[in-house]
Amino acid sequence: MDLTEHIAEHFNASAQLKSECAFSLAPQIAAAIELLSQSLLSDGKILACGNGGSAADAQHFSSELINRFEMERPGLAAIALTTDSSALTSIANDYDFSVIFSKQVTALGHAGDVLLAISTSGNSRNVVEAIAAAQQRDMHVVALTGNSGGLMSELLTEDDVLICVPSTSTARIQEVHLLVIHCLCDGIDKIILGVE
Ligand SMILES: O=C(CO)[C@@H](O)[C@H](O)[C@H](O)[C@H](O)COP(=O)(O)O
Ligand SMILES: [Zn+2]
Repeated sequence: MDLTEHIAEHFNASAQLKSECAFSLAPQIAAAIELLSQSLLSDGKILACGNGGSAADAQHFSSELINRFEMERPGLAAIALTTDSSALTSIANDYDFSVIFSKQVTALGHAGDVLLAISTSGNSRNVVEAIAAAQQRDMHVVALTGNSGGLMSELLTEDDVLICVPSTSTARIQEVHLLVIHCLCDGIDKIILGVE
C-alpha cells in the first residue's frame, strides 16, 4: 500500500467536494447566516447538537460564537447541547438516548431561537427529535446534513434552512461541515459588526 498516494487521494477528494459546494451550497449558507444573525440581534440564542464528529462540530461552533471567531466582538449566545454529561446521562438513563437533545431544547429553547442540527446521515434519531422539539417551541432550524438530507430534511419547513452536502462519505461530509461552520461564523460576525 502506498500511503502517500492514499493521503493525496483524501486531500484531492476533500478539495474537489469543497469546490463543488462553494457554488451549490453558497445560497443556503447565506440564508443560514441571515437566519442566525437575525435571531442573535433579536436577543435569541443558538442551540447546537450532533453525535460523534458532529458533537465536536456543535461545540466548535458554539465556542466560536460565545468567545470569538476572527474579529473582536461581544460574545454571542450559543449553547452546545452535547456537553452537560449529567443532563445527557440522566436523560438517556431515565428516558432514552433518542431524547437527549430534544429534552434540552424543550427546557432551554424559546420562540425566535435557532437550532443548529448536525448529522451526516440526516437520520440520527436524537437529532431528528431535537428538530421536532424546536418546531414545537416555534424555533427555526438550520440543518447541516449529507446523504440527501435523510429524515431531517423531511421535517423542515420553508422557514428553516437545509445545508446538505452532496456526498455519502461521513468523513468528507464532516470536512465540508467544518468549512460551512466557519462561513457561518464569518458571516454572523460581518452582519453583527456591520462590516461590508
Ligand atoms: O466522526 C465520525 C466518523 O468520521 C463518527 O464519530 C460519527 O460522527 C458518528 O458515527 C456519528 O454517530 C454519526 O452520526 P450522524 O452523522 O449520522 O448523525
Ligand atoms: Zn474554528
